[in-house]
Amino acid sequence: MTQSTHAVLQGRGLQRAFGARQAVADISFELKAGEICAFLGPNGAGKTTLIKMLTGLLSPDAGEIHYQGEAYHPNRLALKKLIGLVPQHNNIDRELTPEENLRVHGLLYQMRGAELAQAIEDSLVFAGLEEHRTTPAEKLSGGMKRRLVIARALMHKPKILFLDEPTVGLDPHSRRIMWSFLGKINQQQGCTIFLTTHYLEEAERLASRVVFIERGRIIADGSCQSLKQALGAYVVETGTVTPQQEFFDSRAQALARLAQIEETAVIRETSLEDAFLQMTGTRLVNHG
Ligand SMILES: Nc1ncnc2c1ncn2[C@@H]1O[C@H](COP(=O)(O)OP(=O)(O)OP(=O)(O)O)[C@@H](O)[C@H]1O
Repeated sequence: MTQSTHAVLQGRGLQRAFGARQAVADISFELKAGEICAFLGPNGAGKTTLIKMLTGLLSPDAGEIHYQGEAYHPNRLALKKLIGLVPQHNNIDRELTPEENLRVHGLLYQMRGAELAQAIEDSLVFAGLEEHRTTPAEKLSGGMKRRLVIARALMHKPKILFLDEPTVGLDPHSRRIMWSFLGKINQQQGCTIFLTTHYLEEAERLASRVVFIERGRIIADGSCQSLKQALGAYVVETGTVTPQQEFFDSRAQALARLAQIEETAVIRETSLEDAFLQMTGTRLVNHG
């Protein structure tokens, strides 16, 4: 496989079925160093299956995965160290304290002595959990648990952080805090971020690149801006029960069209939801 400049990850022809259900049908893509890339798709689109294959938790039926040009194998520690994973559900040991959870992770990544002690300390500070270092994890708030899982994933200094639905279950305020936390990880630590979400706002606020995924296939890939502008920057919408949409490159064009319409109509800027709807014929279902 030829490696493009700065690609930290390449997936080619990835497929995975569960019985007759083709969860990932055929996915090829590259991730460049420093990107924050959001895979956006409805429930069942194949996002978790894809992330599990990329992080070695699930074998693909077909396809290749390369990290920095090398074929991925989950048993090779040097490659495993490139990756940090934040799964959909907080998989911390609830009976252990944050300090103990971090220690177990460090030991699994062969950290020892002063290096391990420092990494635990840095992770507790990073997650804002110094004062809760000896609190059993089950007593932490949802946001604290999420931060602990993220700090643990970053403890061995990975080059890419994978997050599967990072803010599911968090209230809107904690979700915003999480977005700025992730932005900081990307900016200050130079960590490339791959996340899955079905929150449009999450993709818009956080991601430099958005990939639409539906039925195990990529159907669009670009910046939020480019995905929206492919349709036109403005939309004129008529009808309330089944809204009809027309797209225009400029506000002036949209206003001119509005003037011709006799029924009730609204004009607004094109959203990422519009782009998804136009490309797939389905709406993304947001939970919360
Ligand atoms: N272990 C499994 N056994 C059987 N079917 C599975 C398994 N894992 C996933 N699937 C099926 O594969 C399809 C894709 O699931 P996946 O979890 O990858 O989607 P997703 O986009 O992450 O959805 P969600 O947003 O609901 O997590 C779904 O139809 C799902 O039911």
